[in-house]
Amino acid sequence: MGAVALITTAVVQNKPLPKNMKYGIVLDAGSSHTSVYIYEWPAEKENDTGVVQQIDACKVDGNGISSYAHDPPVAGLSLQKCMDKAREVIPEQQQRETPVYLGATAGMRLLRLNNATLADEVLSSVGSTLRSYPFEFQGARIITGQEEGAYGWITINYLLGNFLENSGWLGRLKQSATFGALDLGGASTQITFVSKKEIESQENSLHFRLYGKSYDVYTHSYLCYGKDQALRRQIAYTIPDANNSTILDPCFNSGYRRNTSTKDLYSSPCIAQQRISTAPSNIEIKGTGNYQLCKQKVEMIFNKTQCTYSQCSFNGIFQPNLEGEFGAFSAYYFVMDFLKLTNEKISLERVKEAVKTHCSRPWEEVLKEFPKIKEKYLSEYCFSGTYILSLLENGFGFNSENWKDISFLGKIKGSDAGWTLGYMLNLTNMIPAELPYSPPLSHGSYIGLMVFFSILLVFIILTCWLSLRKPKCLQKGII
Ligand SMILES: Nc1nc2c(ncn2[C@@H]2O[C@H](COP(=O)(O)OP(=O)(O)OP(=O)(O)O)[C@@H](O)[C@H]2O)c(=O)[nH]1
Repeated sequence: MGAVALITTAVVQNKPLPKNMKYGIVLDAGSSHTSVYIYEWPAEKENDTGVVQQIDACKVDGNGISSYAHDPPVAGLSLQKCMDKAREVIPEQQQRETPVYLGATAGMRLLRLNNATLADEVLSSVGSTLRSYPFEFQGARIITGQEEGAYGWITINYLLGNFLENSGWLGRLKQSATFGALDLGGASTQITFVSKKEIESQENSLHFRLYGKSYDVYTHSYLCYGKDQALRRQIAYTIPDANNSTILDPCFNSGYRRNTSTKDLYSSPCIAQQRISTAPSNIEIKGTGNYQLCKQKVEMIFNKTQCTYSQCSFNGIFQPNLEGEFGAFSAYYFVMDFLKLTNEKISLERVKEAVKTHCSRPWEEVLKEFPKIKEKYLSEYCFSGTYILSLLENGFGFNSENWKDISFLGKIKGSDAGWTLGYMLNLTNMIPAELPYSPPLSHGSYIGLMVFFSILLVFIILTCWLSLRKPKCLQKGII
């Protein structure tokens, strides 16, 4: 049984897996993008200790599949370029044996909240496209936030080799050394880590048995706290102050301008409580580039006032004390990498200074220095850096002391950090609950030892026989 099947909401696979799988494809249909990842199995599939590797990846042009809600058939068509690439990468004779999975994340969770029929139509459109390829299509579904957190945690610890390190007899005795997982998407964010403390809320508690060792894991997925939805909320807070449809926004560099339609802004369920009927239909955002003011606005989205447990992160969500090291990936990495802040030796104070400095730079200057970076990404690094700091510090409780425990991870041993690998490992039963039986000695060593001991035995018998005969000879000599 796949270990993550212990999650009550995990997929129950109804199709048997192909027998000679050597490759696997997972599509991550996120809120901002869809990406296709191609994985290759180690040569010996039965040898579960081998590491499955990402051999290729492709980003689908445009936005996530949920953005095709107005025209669901196009959602499937949008995948063609990357699926054609997968057909080129995977040898023809292996294609029929290659499973394809599509997991949709927070963008589709939001669409399902708004219009479940449209969400089904989008999934069925991607399903018919994926079925038209020679691979073994295993299904398209919206994964839960809990699964997204759990699979991200499994991916990074699998790639870092932590499960195997913990599985030996010494590893089983000591406290489990795993990395917690921090995943920042466009529409949701996940925090997942092993906790020694009791997990007071059932919905945040997961139990895994992997390679013979048990893990009690805390996880929570915050819908609407991905960086794109957080930015929308931050902008929506300012609309009541709009003057002649213009808002001054400290989270964009000074000199930056952007037009936004309020209909589009308000179309997200994340803004439900912030809608005002008197909002102008279009607004112009003018950046003022001020980190402190941006931080104040961003912090408005974290409600720290109510908590019915012994302790909470924000919005009344239970969170035990942070424990151990953490790997932060997806947008955490994109943003911190751009700001050159991924080095673990950089203190929290220096990170704040760097974000502050970036926010205060005029947009013209930023644009001139990075002409090749997509304007959407470039214009949002001030907001994103500020949001990441607020989420980690104000939201999850990181501080100057444990900041050094966070590693910002892009790829680990050539594979992207994210939920997709963990998802595939689970569905293909690549991580066993118990350690696969391996004889203490290989066949060759066993034969070698047997020969050695046989020779030793013959030698001992011969020596004894000779020493027993000796006195007689000597006796004869004396006589
Ligand atoms: N700077 C930068 N940002 C990126 C890049 N790719 C994606 N992003 C942004 O990073 C955020 C997270 O993107 P993804 O990792 O694709 O997350 P997602 O699949 O949209 O996330 P959810 O659906 O919320 O789970 C989004 O705001 C994207 O716009 C990139 O190459 N560079």
